[in-house]
Amino acid sequence: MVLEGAKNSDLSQEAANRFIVDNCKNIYLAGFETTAVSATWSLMLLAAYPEWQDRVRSEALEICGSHLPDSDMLRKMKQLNMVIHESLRLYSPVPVVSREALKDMKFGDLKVPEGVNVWSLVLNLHTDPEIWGPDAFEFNPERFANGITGACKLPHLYMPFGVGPRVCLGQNLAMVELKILLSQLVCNFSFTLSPKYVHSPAIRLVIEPEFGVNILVKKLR
Ligand code: HEM
Repeated sequence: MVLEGAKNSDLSQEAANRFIVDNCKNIYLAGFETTAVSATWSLMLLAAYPEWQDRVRSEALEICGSHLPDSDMLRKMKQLNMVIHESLRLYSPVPVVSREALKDMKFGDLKVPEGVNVWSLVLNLHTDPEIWGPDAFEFNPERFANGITGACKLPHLYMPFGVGPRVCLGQNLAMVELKILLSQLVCNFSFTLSPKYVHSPAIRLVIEPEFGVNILVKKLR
């Protein structure tokens, strides 16, 4: 599709090459790496918090039985939804959302000149005790029991998928992928953190575990 798009365009050879490379980067980073690293952090948290792993497993087994989940089943997985949201809050794969001012702007007393990039530090917004309460740095999926609005004072500041007209195009797909993967894993295996695991979130293009996540896996059925 990308190649066809480039071929059927009026772009110069150089611009067409850039178009192809940019799209490949976009698909790899936006569509793959973000979801993969979210799955990794969610698994780490489920392994570290066995009571939540049990809750998610019981829910998935009750809803799916021995079937693969369909869209109705995925919608009913509330505990898993809460765990994924809490994981995206604490380990938001994209640490910064930025916007460039295309003209001089004014927000209250704050002047933003044309050309300036404004960075929203997602991690800081997601862990500010004034917004999330005194347990802001703790893993507590229960805070999402009544959705995002029930979880914090200013719901628009929860932005793992960005915000506004350029919000993540793949957010629903990502949630579906994460729910299918995690529900199937917990139904079939149990997880504990290996003593070899070293907790070291590293801020790179996405927030990733610097030394990987070592997990001990036991087959359940
Ligand atoms: C957990 C997984 C994901 C996370 C955390 C994530 C996060 C983000 C963030 C923060 C942005 C920037 C939004 C903004 O600037 O306001 C974004 C944009 C984007 N994402 Fe995702 N994303 C995920 C999965 C996906 C998937 C699976 C796809 C496609 C299959 C995708 C496609 C895109 C695209 C195309 C954009 C650019 C949208 C635009 O500029 O109009 N993302 N994503």
